[in-house]
Amino acid sequence: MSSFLDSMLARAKADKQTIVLAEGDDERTLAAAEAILADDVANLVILGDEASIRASSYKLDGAQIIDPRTSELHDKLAEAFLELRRAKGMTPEKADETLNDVLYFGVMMVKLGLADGMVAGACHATGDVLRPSLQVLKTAPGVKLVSSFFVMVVPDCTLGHAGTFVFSDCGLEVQPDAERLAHIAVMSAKSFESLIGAEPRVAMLSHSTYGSAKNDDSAKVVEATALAKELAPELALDGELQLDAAIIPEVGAAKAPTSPVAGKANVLVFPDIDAGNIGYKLVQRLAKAEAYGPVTQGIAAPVNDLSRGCTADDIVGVIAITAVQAQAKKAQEAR
Ligand SMILES: CC(C)(COP(=O)(O)OP(=O)(O)OC[C@H]1O[C@@H](n2cnc3c(N)ncnc32)[C@H](O)[C@@H]1OP(=O)(O)O)[C@@H](O)C(=O)NCCC(=O)NCCS
Ligand SMILES: CC(=O)OP(=O)(O)O
Repeated sequence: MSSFLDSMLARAKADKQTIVLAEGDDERTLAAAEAILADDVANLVILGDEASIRASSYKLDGAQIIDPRTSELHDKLAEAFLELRRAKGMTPEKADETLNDVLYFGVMMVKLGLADGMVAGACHATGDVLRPSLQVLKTAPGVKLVSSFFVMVVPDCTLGHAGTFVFSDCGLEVQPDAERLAHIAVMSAKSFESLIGAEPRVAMLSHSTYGSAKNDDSAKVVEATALAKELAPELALDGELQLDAAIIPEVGAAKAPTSPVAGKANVLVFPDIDAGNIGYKLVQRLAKAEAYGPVTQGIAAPVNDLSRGCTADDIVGVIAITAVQAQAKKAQEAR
């Protein structure tokens, strides 16, 4: 187990949160639930067909198992959902039907304070997982844009933060313009600090370093870098940088000798979702990195996604991260 995962599990256990696992019909989710319950990491609500979940071979003692179609909570959640979405054309009939969906049911549990966060995505596509939370929970106070990141833990690696990186946005914002990319960078630095507990060093990635190529794509990253510096002048953030200049000290020194970040970046901001999604999967599959996410940043309460290619261990990690984000939200609200 990586020290990152160890740390997430220990932090989650220290103040147990209630997390909804919306995909109780998925084997890996049930295996992860068993591990979380055995280690006393979080309280769990598991959604799905109650009879088949109870008939599974996994030990799920202590978890609440709820079938949205038959739950006594169904009508209450549907009414609250109708009120939230009435102005968007929601009708009582559609709300009633929508709350049969495990993803909407789970998000509404979080909205009404019946749970602290939700994890899904092992068998649903990202858009389907995140749309309900964006519609219902909305952005956190003071936040303009929800985006997502992966925590990548690369084995036997001294780069980044001893092999640990935040990669963003690999999952949500499809073609961010310069302004959105700047927000993603600043939010990702905060996420790095809060989860990894070290100083973020943010690289705005491109196919160009300090003007080595000049075109619309590199210009977008140059503009995003300037905007991010305006938004958070205290941050160690720089761009535009190629990947090698961002993380390899000798290359950084050669290509961007004056950069405060080159050669030692630990937060990698990709210019769009193609680069980010392909990039994280390359590192996960070829370097055998642990990949936790897509974790969201900026939603009013934590709802996190998974890749459909995830393992039960990946789900354990994302559940622990969700619990840590829920703790942070409560701490923020108490201030
Ligand atoms: C997440 C995603 C589904 C949202 O977009 P969408 O389905 O087109 O939905 P809409 O644009 O109708 O937005 C739905 C709601 O979310 C809100 N929203 C969308 N993106 C948002 C963002 N980045 N931050 C905050 N709110 C957002 C909208 O304002 C809207 O709210 P409303 O319904 O109350 O008006 C879309 O960005 C997406 O598909 N992203 C890529 C996911 C993906 O395929 N990833 C690859 C694999 S990881
Ligand atoms: C994050 C991601 O790429 O998700 P999926 O593999 O489910 O498309």
